[in-house]
Amino acid sequence: MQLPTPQAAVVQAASADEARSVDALADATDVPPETVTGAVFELEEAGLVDVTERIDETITLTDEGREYAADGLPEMRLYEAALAAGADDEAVEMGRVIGQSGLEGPQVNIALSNYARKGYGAIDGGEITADPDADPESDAEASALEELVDGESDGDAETATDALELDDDTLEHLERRGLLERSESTVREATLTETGVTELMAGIETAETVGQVTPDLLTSGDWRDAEFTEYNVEADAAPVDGGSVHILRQTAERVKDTLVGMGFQEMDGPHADADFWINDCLFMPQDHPARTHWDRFALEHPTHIDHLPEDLVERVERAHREGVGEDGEGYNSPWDEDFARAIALRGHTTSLSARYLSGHQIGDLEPPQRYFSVEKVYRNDTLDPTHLLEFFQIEGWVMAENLSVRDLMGTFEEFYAQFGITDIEFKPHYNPYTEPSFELFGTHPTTGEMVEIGNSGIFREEMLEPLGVDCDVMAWGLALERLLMLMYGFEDIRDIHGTLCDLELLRETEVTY
Ligand SMILES: N[C@@H](Cc1ccccc1)C(=O)O
Repeated sequence: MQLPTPQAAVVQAASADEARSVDALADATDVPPETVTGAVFELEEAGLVDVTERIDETITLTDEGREYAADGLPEMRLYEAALAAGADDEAVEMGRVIGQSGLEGPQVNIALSNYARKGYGAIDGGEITADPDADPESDAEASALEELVDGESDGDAETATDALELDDDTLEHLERRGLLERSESTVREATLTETGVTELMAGIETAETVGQVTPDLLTSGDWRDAEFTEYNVEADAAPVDGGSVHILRQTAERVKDTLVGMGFQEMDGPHADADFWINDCLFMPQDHPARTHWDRFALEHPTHIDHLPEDLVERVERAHREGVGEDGEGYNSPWDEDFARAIALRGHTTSLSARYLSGHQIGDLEPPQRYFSVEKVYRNDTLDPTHLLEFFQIEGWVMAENLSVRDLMGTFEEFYAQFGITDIEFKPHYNPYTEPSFELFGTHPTTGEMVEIGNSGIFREEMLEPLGVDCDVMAWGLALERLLMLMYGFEDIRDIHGTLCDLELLRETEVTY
């Protein structure tokens, strides 16, 4: 019998007494597993082998899981420290027990959140008690980790679930804690049929089949006599992760489209700018805490901007010193042009709004006008699940006669509704440049917590008059990353940015319009 090369190799490697898996056959024949799968199906069709399928679950420990298997689960370490401190006798101050446990950073929270759940004791009002009857020896999660590590030291980084006697509940807890990963795969096994054995005895010859049409085949005309390999669309193949646009970038584009659809035009301007545009034009006093080196990233080269419009500098200075209007009051604090000329990375894109409103960027603007930008801003914040050193701000403003807070709120409701967010809440706030001012909040879809998503208000006279604007301007700065959190439900901004990002989330999140 004649068979294509891979099929011939598989028949020869298969056995009539023992089912052999695709992987085993691939090892034995040196043919890639996906080709073996194809060959196995074709042989099944020809009646030479029987194929069985089963789903295998495998478990892999994560680095964190391996660490706890070695050092003990954080809650057990907390329990031991609590016992040592006498917490089985009377409640002990928690800080002391944590200090003695040697737990650090996120492990402290992990320990606290599992301690009571597992009955090691109670935590109340900053004090901890330990249940003297709790038995760390019988901690199912700890024994499961140990068993998994033992499985690994037998030489395999993965452990087939059925090789272990672990209950599903425990595995689920460990999975939820990110200490192990479970994955399923289909295992196909082939056994030679009687026909297979007969054909094998009679002798198998290999028939050359052509897997790919080449220019040579076409020009020579050999394609006419060639036997082509059949496609097998059911064969397992290695997953291919194609490149794709980052969900943050995709959402930025979507926000821009949405705002353009609402009649806005896009602003553009420098990332590193004079403090004059970032702060002074916004009636931010020069001694405002946000203007110290604690909060801003100053530029070393060049340190100062060359050109500021003289007449505008004069008007802004006057507003800072004396205020605006008859009852106006300024800050009565020093105002220094050199300080205003210093360059920093912008902490908000309201610097662009100042440039555009002043007429300096694209000339004087007559109402009505609507402008926006979706651009990076930079702040010297402490990194945490909702803060990074840089993020995208959705800046926007509307210039018109007689604007009110209703216009502002209505605009947000219209904007966020296009992203499926319909429960925006407003909280009174303070900005030196807006009056009234409002912070915006949305509800996180999985934790249910309120998340701050933006800041807004109506620009005050002290800002607008020096810029030469004599009608109303309502404005806002919204965080693109926070919008993303509400849309996709991730809880840590670092899942989508930077070295800790969650590749799976980035690959699999579908952005829909
Ligand atoms: N600049 C503000 C946002 C804002 C812009 C315009 C008006 C009001 C608020 C911020 O970064 O938080």
